[in-house]
Amino acid sequence: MAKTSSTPLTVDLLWQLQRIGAPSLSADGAQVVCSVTQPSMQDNRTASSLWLLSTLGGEPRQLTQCGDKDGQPRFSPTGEWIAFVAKREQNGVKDETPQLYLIPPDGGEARRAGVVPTGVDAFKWFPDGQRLALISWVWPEGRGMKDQAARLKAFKERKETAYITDAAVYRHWDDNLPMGRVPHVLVLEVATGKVTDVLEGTDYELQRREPGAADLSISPDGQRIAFVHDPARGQHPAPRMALAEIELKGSARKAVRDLVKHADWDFNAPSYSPDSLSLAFLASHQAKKHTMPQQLAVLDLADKRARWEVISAEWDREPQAPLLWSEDASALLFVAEEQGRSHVWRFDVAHREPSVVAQGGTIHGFDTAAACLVTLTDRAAHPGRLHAQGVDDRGVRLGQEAERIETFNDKLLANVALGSTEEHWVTGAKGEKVQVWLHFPPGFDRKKKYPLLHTIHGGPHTGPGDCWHWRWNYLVFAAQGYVTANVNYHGSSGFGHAFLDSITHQWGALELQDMEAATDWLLKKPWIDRQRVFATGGSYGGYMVAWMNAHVKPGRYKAYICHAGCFDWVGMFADDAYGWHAQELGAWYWNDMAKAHSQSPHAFAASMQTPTLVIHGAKDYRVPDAQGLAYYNTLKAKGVDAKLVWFPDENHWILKPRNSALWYQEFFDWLKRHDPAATPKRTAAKKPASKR
Ligand SMILES: CSCC[C@H](NC=O)C(=O)N[C@@H](CC(C)C)C(=O)N[C@@H](Cc1ccccc1)C(=O)O
Repeated sequence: MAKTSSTPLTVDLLWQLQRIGAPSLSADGAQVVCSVTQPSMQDNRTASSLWLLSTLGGEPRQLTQCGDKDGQPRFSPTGEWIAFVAKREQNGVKDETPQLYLIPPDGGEARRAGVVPTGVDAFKWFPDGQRLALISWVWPEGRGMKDQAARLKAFKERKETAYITDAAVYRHWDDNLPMGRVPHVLVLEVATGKVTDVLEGTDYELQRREPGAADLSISPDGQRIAFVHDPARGQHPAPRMALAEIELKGSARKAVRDLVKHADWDFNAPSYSPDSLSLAFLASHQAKKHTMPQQLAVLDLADKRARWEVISAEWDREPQAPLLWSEDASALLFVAEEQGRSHVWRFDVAHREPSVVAQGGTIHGFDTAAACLVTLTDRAAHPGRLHAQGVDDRGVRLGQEAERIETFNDKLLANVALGSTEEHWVTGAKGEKVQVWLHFPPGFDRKKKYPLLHTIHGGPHTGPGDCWHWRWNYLVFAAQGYVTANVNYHGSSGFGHAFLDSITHQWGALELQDMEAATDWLLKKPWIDRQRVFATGGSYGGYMVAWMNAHVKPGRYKAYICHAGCFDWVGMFADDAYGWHAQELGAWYWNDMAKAHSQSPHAFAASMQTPTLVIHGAKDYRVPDAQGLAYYNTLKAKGVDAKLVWFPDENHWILKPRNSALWYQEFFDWLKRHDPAATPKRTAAKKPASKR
């Protein structure tokens, strides 16, 4: 008899699932290490530990106990160690900042690799496995680690709390960047724990927005480190990055020099080829258009004139960092989006030809070594899973099927009745095809009627499709009985540059036509209840629902939910990405206020009548919470039914387990409250005394 799946996918269950981090392969390709995060609704926290998995069929082994956040594990090239970043306690000393730890893969205790007073953000192994290059935010005038430690102590003990800066880049996401400090490259020796700042005394600094491991590459001979640096040193709001190289003598700096720097271009993700002949990187021609995709580029290291060239100009897709070379240096491997999915691609350098090596769903991480490729892939139907497959030294996929190498969430999901997912296309703005992903409730019956729920993605330049979302889980929404639609409107990524760029300087217009085309198409389906249509969205998706509230005839959508939405493009100038607005909107607001207002929902507030739930986090520096509060206040002042859910301790995303559960609860309650089929007809919200 067939097994019956009866448990629905609930928020509670979603928060029991384990979240797998990016994999790192051992040099022999036999083992994978990754972090696994276990949330606890009870303790209202998440904890991560490291797991070792075999690509040859052995049992998984937990390597560290659930620390606070054991993350970014990487095998050393010699296989002796796994390095990771954590805040732990060792010999009675508790880390105040994240430090580098080393653990032998075959068991034993983790040990602190050395002391980096200002903490470790990210790192890379040197090929000899004897040193690590790491990123830390240091005082640029500091000299040596002792001095850095003293400065940190003095800073922590100061009685004043003001954040003072004269930089243009000083905030990112939910962080005030470390005051007075800049990101540098440091070298740590495994044998001695000695740490050297190899940019000390220079005015080079790494890029300031979350500098990470993909910003560094170490040459095969271990004598050079290429890195992404900001020539404007934090003084430009939309800087164009350059690449530079540190020449080393042992662990000390010999020299630093610019590698690729061009006023018109933005560069990142350097990667030395295994034969040391070239440096691959990503290049975006910003002077041509700020939306220009990152393209693959190669610098000929033997060429004294530092000649570089773009090699993927003919390919209308955008490679993402990191770039990994195939063993024979014939190709680059990377992830790129493709129409609502993302794959690992191989780009043949000589033939300039892309091909898919590992197919998504959505691939969130991969690694390759010794004829093995390991991927972390999710789909709408399941969270991240790890697979291993064979590749040859050119990075070409070998015939056999990719093999799953873990089963972390299988037991929990075994009896869950998941809904189903379908990819569709409708004719949207400009008569062009627009992708719509539909997620159906479990047991969906085409003879019945269902409410329609739009979940509008952010960006605008993202393009989610067949993916598992922890914060906006499509199948959790569908399990509540909604047909859930995710429209990859004009402006979305993964459909080519023209499509992504089509909304530039006219935000709102084409996206709305696409949303409406999708709604029109869905309303013709016999299984959609025309009276029960809702639209929700986060960030740019929140902007879209505010825009819809002003531009769509009231009554078509019964209610909106606006999470972290942009409401007013002038007020948005307080965000951490303000240098980007003029490029997208077409003008600085002080030069053309009408242009800014023509794309700003607040300028059309007079037309807003549809009930709206407004959600915002106070630590959101990407879309400051004043945006949500202004939208909520506007609706209240107009007498439009509105509710505010404001989190004092969350950022652009709601990440704490209990807050997330509350977020989903408020979300569903709001939809039910405005669902004609779920509640008796509500009387309209009372208007304020004066007509506004
Ligand atoms: C040069 S700053 C890049 C802005 C970024 N756009 C990506 O396409 C972004 O943060 N967009 C916001 C809205 C914007 C402030 C108007 C947004 O919609 N964020 C989305 C998408 C996203 C996802 C992951 C990382 C960054 C953005 C969101 O947070 O869900």
